[in-house]
Parts: sequence; C-alpha cells; structure tokens
Amino acid sequence: MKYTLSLDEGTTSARAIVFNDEGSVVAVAQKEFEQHFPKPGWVEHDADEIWAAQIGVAVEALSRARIAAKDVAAVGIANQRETTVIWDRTTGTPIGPAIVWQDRRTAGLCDRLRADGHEALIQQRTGLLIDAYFSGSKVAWMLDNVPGARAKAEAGQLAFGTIDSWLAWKLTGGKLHVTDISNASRTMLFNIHTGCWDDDLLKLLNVPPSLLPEVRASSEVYGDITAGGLAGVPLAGIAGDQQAALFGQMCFEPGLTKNTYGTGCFMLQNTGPTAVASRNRLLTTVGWKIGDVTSYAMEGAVFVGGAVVQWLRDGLKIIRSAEEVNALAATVPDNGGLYIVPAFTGLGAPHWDPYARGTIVGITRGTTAGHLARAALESIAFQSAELLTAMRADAGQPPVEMRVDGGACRSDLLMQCQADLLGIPVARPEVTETTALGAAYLAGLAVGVWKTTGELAKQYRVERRFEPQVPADRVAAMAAEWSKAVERAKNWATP
Ligand SMILES: Nc1ncnc2c1ncn2[C@@H]1O[C@H](COP(=O)(O)OP(=O)(O)O)[C@@H](O)[C@H]1O
Ligand SMILES: O=P(O)(O)OC[C@H](O)CO
Repeated sequence: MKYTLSLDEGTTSARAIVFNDEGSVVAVAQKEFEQHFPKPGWVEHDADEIWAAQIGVAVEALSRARIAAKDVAAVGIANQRETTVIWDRTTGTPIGPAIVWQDRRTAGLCDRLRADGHEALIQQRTGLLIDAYFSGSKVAWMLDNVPGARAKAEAGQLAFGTIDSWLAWKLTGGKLHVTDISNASRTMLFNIHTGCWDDDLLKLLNVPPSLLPEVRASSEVYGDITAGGLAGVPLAGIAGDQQAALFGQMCFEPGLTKNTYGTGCFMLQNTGPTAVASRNRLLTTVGWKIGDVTSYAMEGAVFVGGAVVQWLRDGLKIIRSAEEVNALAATVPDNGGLYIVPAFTGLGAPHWDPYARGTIVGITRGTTAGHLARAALESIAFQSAELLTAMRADAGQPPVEMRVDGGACRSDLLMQCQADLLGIPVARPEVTETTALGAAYLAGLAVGVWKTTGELAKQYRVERRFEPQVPADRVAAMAAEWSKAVERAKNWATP
C-alpha cells in the first residue's frame, strides 16, 4: 500500500491527512492556531506558529495511521493563499507577522493604484482586480513599514513567500525557495499568460525581484524533505487550497465547478487551457500546471462564509459549537425578514468593497436567536449565489451542478438553501476533505502512485445530492431582498 500525506494549511488551522491509494482518508490530525486582529481590518498570523502546528500534525497523522515516513510515497501542500510572509534568508526568521489574505490595511494603496489607472493592465496580466486581498500590496507594505526591511531586501537578504513557500523552505531546511504557479497567480505580481513574474508590476509595487521564489508546476518532485519525522519523503505537490479543492473534486474538465465553504467561500470553475477574462468582476486564476500544461479557472471569492458561524459562536456566544447553528436555525420556519451581511472584512466578488462592513437589517420585536442563526447560514448561501450569477453571465458553459466541500458543507440546512438559491443540484462528495485530497493527488501523480487524472476521476463518489425545491419567482424575490441588504453594508468604514 502506498500512502500520500497532505499538509492542508488553512486560515484557522493546520491539518495533516494520510490518504491511501484509493483516495480514502486513513488518518487526520488538526491544530488550530491563533488569529491576531491588532487593529480594525488587520488580520495577522505568526508564521513560526503555523510551521510548528503543521509539522506537529504531520507527525501526529503518521502516528495515528501507524505508518512511518518510509511508508509515505509523497507529501503535498495545499495552503491558504495570498497570506504573505517575508523572512531572512540567513536566519530563516520572519521579519514580522504574516499578513493574512483577509487583511485590509493596504486598501489605500490599492485605491491609489486604481486612481492612477492601473486596473486594466493588472487585470490583463494577472487575471485579478486590484484589491488588498492579494499578496502584492502586502509585500509593499512590509517593505515600507518594517524597519530596515527595504534595505535588506535590496541587498538580497530577504525571501518572500506565500504559506506554501514558507512550508517548503522549512520542510527542506532552507534548501527550497519555490512556489507553484497556482499560488503565484494570487500575488498580483505574476503574469498568468507568460507564466513569469511581471517586471512592470514588480516596478509598480516597488518589489525587488531578489525576494521572489522560483515558480514551479503543481505536480513535480521539488526536493526531499529534511525536517524530522518526514525526512527523506519527496515534496511533490503544491497548490493553493482552492485550486487543490477543484482538483480534489475531480473538476478536470472545462465547465465543472465547485464551491468550498470554509472560513470564506470560493467558487471555482475549470476553464481548461484558456484563461477566460471575466466581464463580471470575477477572477481569472491558474488552476494547476501538470507537465507543460496549464489549466485555468474562473473564481469568485467571498471573504466571510463559515466564519459568520464562528462569529455567532465566539462573538455573540449564542451557540457553543459550529454545528449547533443548525438546531438553532431549525427553531424558526424562515428568516422572518432578517438579513445578515457578514462584510466583516469588506466584500469580495463581485462587489470588491474593502470599506463595506457587517450589517444586520430587518430586526423586529419578534426577532429571535433562531432568526439570527438562519440568517447567518442564508448569508453564506446568498453570497455564493451571487458568485454563480456572475459566473453564469461570464461562462461559456454554465455549471449544471455544484460540487461542494469545506467545513460548513456539513450543514444540510445550508446545502438545501444553497440548491434552492442556485437552482441547480448541489453534490456533496463522500470525501469532503477535497482540499487535502487534491494536494495528495497532485503529489501522488508526480511519483507514480496514480498515473492519470482519468484514473483519479473514477474515485469520485457523491454522498448526497440536494435538489432545488423553491420556485424561481420566490428565489428572485429573496435575492432582491438580499441585494437591498448588501447595499446597506457597502461603503461604511472610513478610508
Ligand atoms: N456543521 C456546521 N454547520 C455550519 N458551519 C460549520 C459546521 N461545521 C463547521 N462549520 C464552519 O466551517 C468553517 C470551518 O471549515 P474549514 O473548511 O475547516 O475552514 P478553513 O479551511 O477555512 O479553516 C468554520 O468557519 C465553521 O464555522
Ligand atoms: O483557509 P481557507 O480554506 O478559508 O482558504 C483561504 C483562501 O485560500 C484564501 O484565498
């Protein structure tokens, strides 16, 4: 039996999962790490804490699977994307906290780039819209705000990486400074058509090229791991977690689409070897590169998805665990006219408003905690439905079903609501750890555990399909109410 090990480094926790060659989960280990919110709109992680959590759970997963490093054919990484780390090449020490993808501190810089007329160039080269979400402005901020950073960067002493690069560096004791093309495509510094870092964009953001990792394919042997517990195992797969989930959902053909319900929600459609430019404020991104072939995807990103449930748990304290939201929401037959727009860190696609903030509208004397729970779950489904509306308007091939995964897809209530609002079936697979599965597949393909994507596609199994049950005119009325609520949330915080 050949095993693959996935390191699934998400926004709130590091997970390690051992898969067998049938793509089934053999063992899981998970550790949450701390979220730092030093100022409104700022979100930071400690990169050293992430590394300690990740290597810890990797060792624990092997032990739970009762296997050793020698039994592992390959390791794959799937990571929270865009989150930016800069570290000293000699000491391996981060120069400051990692700036997380949700962080809005660079919204002003992004406003200036837009005002100076760079939007069209950036969209054409990178497939992205100018937004604080992506790594480029975060790198610029660190170089300009961490004392001494710019001089060190110009002297070639610093390395930049998204979390995949950071983990690859740590796993190999500083031998590898690499990223994969799917992660590079989220930096706003990378040309998705030429497959190279873009000199014009590096100049625009004043980022010295010496900082940058080497861009590699998503499935290849990058090098052997040296870190204790995994020593000798090849690192052979890297992808951003959302692209990894698209791969793990076996969306190998153009038109196949998935939505992941984690901290945020990320809807991606495979568009094949063509980078399709969006006319509806979605993103064009690299799905993966295997051999010489690059596959592209169209993406809609919602910043707060499952995290609204965490807010009910940790902020309002009206539930004790995430799954309790479902029982609480079931105490009411409908939302009673209540809408929560969880724009806690602004709004992503298709609105792209960094100054939007969370809003609750429609409160009456009859509003209960049950209505809040229901409105929270519905907000996840409404935001995702907006993504599909944009995707339908853009895509040559509107999706015929939505493949779902991520922590919050466990909620049957949410999935039924989602099918109703999307108007297409929602398919929940048996293995919902599709992010990790995608990274395992990418790594396993590189070392011959599996030979082709056709072989992988045979492993796809649906656990439950949710069919739309609400008439289209009722859905349209609900969507109109939601849009009114979104307008109330927009443009609230002061730039
Ligand atoms: N049964 C559930 N019902 C609704 N939401 C849930 C449920 N279980 C987990 N969640 C939500 O899913 C999210 C966790 O999903 P996960 O895929 O682990 O996220 P991430 O990879 O972003 O850290 C949390 O935000 C949590 O609130
Ligand atoms: O950690 P997740 O699963 O919420 O994913 C975060 C995304 O990669 C951000 O772009």
